[in-house]
Amino acid sequence: MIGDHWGYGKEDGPSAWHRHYPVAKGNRQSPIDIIPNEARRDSRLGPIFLKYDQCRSLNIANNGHSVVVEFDDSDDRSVVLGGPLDNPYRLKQFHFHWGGKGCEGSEHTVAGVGYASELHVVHWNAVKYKTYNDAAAAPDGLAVLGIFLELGDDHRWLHMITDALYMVKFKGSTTDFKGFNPKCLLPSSLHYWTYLGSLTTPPLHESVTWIVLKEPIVISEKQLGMFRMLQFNGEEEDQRMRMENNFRPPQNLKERIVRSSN
Ligand SMILES: NS(=O)(=O)c1ccc(C(=O)N2CCc3cc(O)c(O)cc3[C@@H]2c2ccccc2)cc1
Ligand SMILES: [Zn+2]
Repeated sequence: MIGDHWGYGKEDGPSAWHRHYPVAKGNRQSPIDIIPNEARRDSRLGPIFLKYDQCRSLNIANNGHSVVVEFDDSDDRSVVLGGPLDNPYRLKQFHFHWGGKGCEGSEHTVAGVGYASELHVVHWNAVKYKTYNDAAAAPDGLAVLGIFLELGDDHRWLHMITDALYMVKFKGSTTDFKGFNPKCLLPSSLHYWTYLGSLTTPPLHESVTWIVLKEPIVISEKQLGMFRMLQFNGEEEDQRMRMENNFRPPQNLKERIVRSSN
């Protein structure tokens, strides 16, 4: 948003967000720590389907919080459906959260353990809401697919994104990014945990049905290191701040349960 006054530093980071965004202390905040053997297996939970074959990526941008790839969401050409969702949700964007060198950087954790990074694929309920912004503020407005990234070998397709990062080094920069299909970033299994939560950045709207995949994808330390050449600051700002540790820590589960696909 224009003039965002929040970040991930000591003064403006997650522990301070509640001052401008009181919902930060709400009853369905994200991320959370997922405890697998406390998740409820639910036979009513079917598989999710990702219909991305007709997706049209538009651009890649640095919004001062993460690097975001946006998609043409003017029709239902690419949607997620099934699982906990009552209707199709339209693909809008994907972005990442990551740590500093050798540190964890995912937002969700699994039995207290974090991953190096986490990919969020954001979809919105265009059946019920007219615009993304309306959906992003509604309790059943968004469906975000969370995919863990763990360190290992090079990811064979991630170079298509890391090769473009030098073009969006500074906050507010954006560049064309056509022909990218996020299907190439999915793990082999679509087994998932699901729960009702929120945006993990301000405005922290409690509008997200989270679908977190159990199987991580693998990227190399070299590839992850390229995300860290991005900067939180704009080109004209003299204070240079490397973009890293842009993750919110796990929040209180409160009265929620996490369900597990079969
Ligand atoms: N991590 S996450 O929960 O998957 C998530 C999802 C959506 C959004 C999102 O689309 N936002 C919130 C932050 C933001 C920051 C900007 O600079 C911006 O231009 C847009 C957004 C949007 C947004 C802003 C206001 C209302 C709804 C969404 C952010 C994070
Ligand atoms: Zn995110």
